[in-house]
Amino acid sequence: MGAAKKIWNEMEVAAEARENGSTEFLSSPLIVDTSLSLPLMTPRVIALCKDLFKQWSKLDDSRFSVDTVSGGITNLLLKVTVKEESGNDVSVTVRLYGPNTDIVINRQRELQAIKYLSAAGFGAKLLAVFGNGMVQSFINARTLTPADMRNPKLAAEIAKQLRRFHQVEIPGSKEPQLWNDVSKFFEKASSLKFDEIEKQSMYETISFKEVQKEIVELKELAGHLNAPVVFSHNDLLSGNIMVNDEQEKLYLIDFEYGSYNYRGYDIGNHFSEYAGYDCDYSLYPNKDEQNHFFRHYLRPDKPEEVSDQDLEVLYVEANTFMLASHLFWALWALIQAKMSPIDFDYLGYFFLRYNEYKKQKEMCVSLAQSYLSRSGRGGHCC
Ligand SMILES: Nc1ncnc2c1ncn2[C@@H]1O[C@H](COP(=O)(O)OP(=O)(O)OP(=O)(O)O)[C@@H](O)[C@H]1O
Repeated sequence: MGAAKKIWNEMEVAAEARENGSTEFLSSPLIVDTSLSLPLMTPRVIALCKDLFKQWSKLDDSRFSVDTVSGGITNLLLKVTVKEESGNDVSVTVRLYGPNTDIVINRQRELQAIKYLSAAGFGAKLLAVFGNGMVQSFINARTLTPADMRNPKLAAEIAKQLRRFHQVEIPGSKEPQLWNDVSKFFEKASSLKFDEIEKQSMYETISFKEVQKEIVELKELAGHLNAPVVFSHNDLLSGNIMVNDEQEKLYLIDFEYGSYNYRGYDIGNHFSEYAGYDCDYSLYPNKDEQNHFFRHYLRPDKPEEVSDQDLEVLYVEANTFMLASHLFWALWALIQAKMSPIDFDYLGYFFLRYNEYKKQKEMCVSLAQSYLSRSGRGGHCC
C-alpha cells in the first residue's frame, strides 16, 4: 500500500482529530462553479483537492481522474481518484452543494451531525469542507433500490441500524424540529411568485389556508401521541442506503436533513419511500411488513419477543407521522420549484405528495384517534 496508505492515514488522522474536537475541519475557501460541464470543472476540482490535501499538492494533474457519481436532485457528487507514484489509487467524493439548497438545508446543523454520526460509525468520513461543498471518504458499496428496502433481510438490517442511529447523541438542543421546519417551509412556500405563467397558475390552485389548517390539526393530533424524540435521519430513501453485499455491511448516508425529531417520523418517512422514484404509493408497506421492521427496530436481539402493545404504539406513531412527511416534502417541493436550477417537476411533486396526504389522512387520523381513546389520552383532540 505504501504511500497511498500513508496519505489515506494522514487524512483519516486529521478527520479523527477533528471529530475529537481537537482541530478545525480541513478547509478551503475555494468554490467550484456547479454550472460548468465536467471537463471544465475537472481542473478546478483538482486544484481544490491540491489546496485541501497538501500531500497531493505536488502531484501532476494527469494522476487525478474526476467522474460524476450522481447528479442527485439536490447536489452534484463527484468521485476523485488519485493515482499514487506507487501505482495505488486513493478515492474520495467531492460533494458540490446545489445552488440555493441552504434555503431548505441547514448546513451548520448538517456539519455538526456528521461529526458525531461519523464518530459513531455512520456514513462516510468527513475529510474537508470548502466554499460550496465537502470532501468525504468513498464508500465501496452499492446503492439500494426501492425494492431492496422491502427485502425482509435488508429491512431487518435497516431497522437495526436505524435504532443505533437513533441512539447517537448530538450536542445542542434536543427539541424536535419537525413543526419548526414545516412552519419555516410554509412561510416561504406560501409566498412564492413564478415568472412562468403556467407555473404561476398551477401554483395559484393551491389553497394555503387549507394546507395551514391541515398542519395545525396534524400537529395537535401528533402531539397527543407523546412520541419519543431521537436524532433522526429524516430522509431515509433507497438512494441514502448503501450495502456491501460481500461484507454484509449496510451504510446510512447523507445527513443533510438530520435533526432531533420524532422516531415515528423517521420510520413513517422511510416507509413512504417504498413508493420509489415513480411515487407508486401502492407500494407502501402493509401491516405485516411494518411489524417486521418494528420488531427489528425495537428488539434487534430478540425480534420475536416484542409485545403486541409495543408494536401497536410504533404502528400508530409511524403512520401518523407518515402524514407529516407528506406535508414536509410537499412544501419542500414548492420551494425547490422556485429556487432549484435542476430540471425536475417539483410543482408536480408537490401535488403528488399533497394528494397522497389527503388520500391517507382519514385512515391514519382515525387509527391515531381510536388508539388515543383506548389508551385514555388526548380526549378532545381533533
Ligand atoms: N461517500 C460516498 N461514497 C460512494 N458513493 C456515494 C457516497 N455518497 C453518496 N454516494 C452515492 O451518490 C448518490 C447520491 O448521494 P447523496 O444522496 O449524498 O446526494 P444528494 O445530492 O443528496 O442526492 P439526493 O438529493 O437525490 O438525495 C447516493 O445514492 C450514492 O449512490
